[in-house]
Amino acid sequence: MELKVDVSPELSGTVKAPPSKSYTHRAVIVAALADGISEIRDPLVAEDTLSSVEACRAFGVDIEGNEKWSVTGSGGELETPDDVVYLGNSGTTLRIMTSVAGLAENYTVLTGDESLRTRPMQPLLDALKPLGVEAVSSRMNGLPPVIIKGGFRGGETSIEGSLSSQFISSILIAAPLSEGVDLKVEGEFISRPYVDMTLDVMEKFSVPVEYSDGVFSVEPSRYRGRTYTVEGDYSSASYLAGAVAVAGGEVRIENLFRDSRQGDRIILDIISEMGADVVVGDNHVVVSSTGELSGVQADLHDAPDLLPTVAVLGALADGRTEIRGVEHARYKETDRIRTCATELGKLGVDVKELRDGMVIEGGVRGGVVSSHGDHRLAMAFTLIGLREGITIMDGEVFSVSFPDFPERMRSIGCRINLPQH
Ligand SMILES: O=C(O)C1=C[C@@H](OP(=O)(O)O)[C@@H](O)[C@H](O)C1
Ligand SMILES: C=C(OP(=O)(O)O)C(=O)O
Repeated sequence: MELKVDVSPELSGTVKAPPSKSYTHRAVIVAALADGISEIRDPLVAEDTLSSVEACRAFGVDIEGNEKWSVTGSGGELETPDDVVYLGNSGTTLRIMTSVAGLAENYTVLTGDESLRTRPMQPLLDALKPLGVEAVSSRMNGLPPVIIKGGFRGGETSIEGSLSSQFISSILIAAPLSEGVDLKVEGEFISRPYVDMTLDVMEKFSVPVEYSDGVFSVEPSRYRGRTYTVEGDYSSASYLAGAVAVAGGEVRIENLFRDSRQGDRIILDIISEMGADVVVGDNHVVVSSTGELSGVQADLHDAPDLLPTVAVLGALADGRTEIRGVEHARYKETDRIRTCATELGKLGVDVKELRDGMVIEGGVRGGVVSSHGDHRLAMAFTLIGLREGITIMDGEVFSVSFPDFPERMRSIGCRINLPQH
């Protein structure tokens, strides 16, 4: 299905940010490892998070409900899945469940869609070995499918921090159910806010994590089940806030918390620097704009998922936008530096690819682009449509992380087509 967006008038109204994908993953997986029953309130119900639900069920965990999830914790007693576990498009599920699989007996096979089977895994597989987990890439190329043999006893290990923070989150989440782990992060530590979110959820489920001199330390401990409410998603909100910045008007976005640990909350600083007005409340923001934006310099090393949004905003701004520090955006659903540059080029944008980012001269026309099957490209490129009109082929992939994206965009005045159910 294609997404079509026509030139839209100034936006207005109130819209709720969907629940955080990253927090939903963490809450349901930690609850699955906990003692007792947990209730996950306002979880994100999307393809990626349902991959985490199904993965936990594959290990014998009972999870019930739709709008809220009741999770009967395993206490770490996990069954060996009776089949290969398919994780769809979810890199977060793949990484975190690789260490969780080490807590089960026997062998687990994790796989996913064509995109997921390009996501690098070898640093995590190597880091698990000293902890007692034998894990291999089935094609011996460092990519999924991966095969994990239980035996996560714990100990000391180290991991390269420059490729993905999910490797760190993965080992930390499983660590309390072992004899304890000391995990040293080597080199540049990118996407660090996601590890902060991991520690946040672990602590909310009663497991403390110490950090000192680049080493995370987790003692043997038990997660305790609880009621947990998922906060709003700043990555998804970047499309809502960006739409106002581009089309002009004023919109109140609810369910965004001032004290959030999400790294993608910097989208508010970026659009403000570009010329929008942002007023931050305790649990909402109000974005207003004339629609006139100026180029900006953005270091996205801690917020890689903002690359498509900021790249598109740069194309719609006056002057130059320079995005740096985000080479790891090349290892997502697509090589987002390459795919964003390619599609912006199709719309006449002067864009220069860099190893770790891109330089964009403002100026863009409407036209037809491809999402490359990447949900964040599909959603980010709709912002061009608000000003110039656009057709996004394979646009339905927004359902990976934001199933009612068209409806929420339409509710504030975006002239976006609704999927034909
Ligand atoms: O841990 C998480 O929830 C995520 C971590 C980030 O990946 P990297 O740590 O690989 O940058 C981000 O791109 C992804 O959307 C979600
Ligand atoms: C890369 C992303 O998620 P994941 O790593 O879970 O596939 C994303 O949501 O942009």
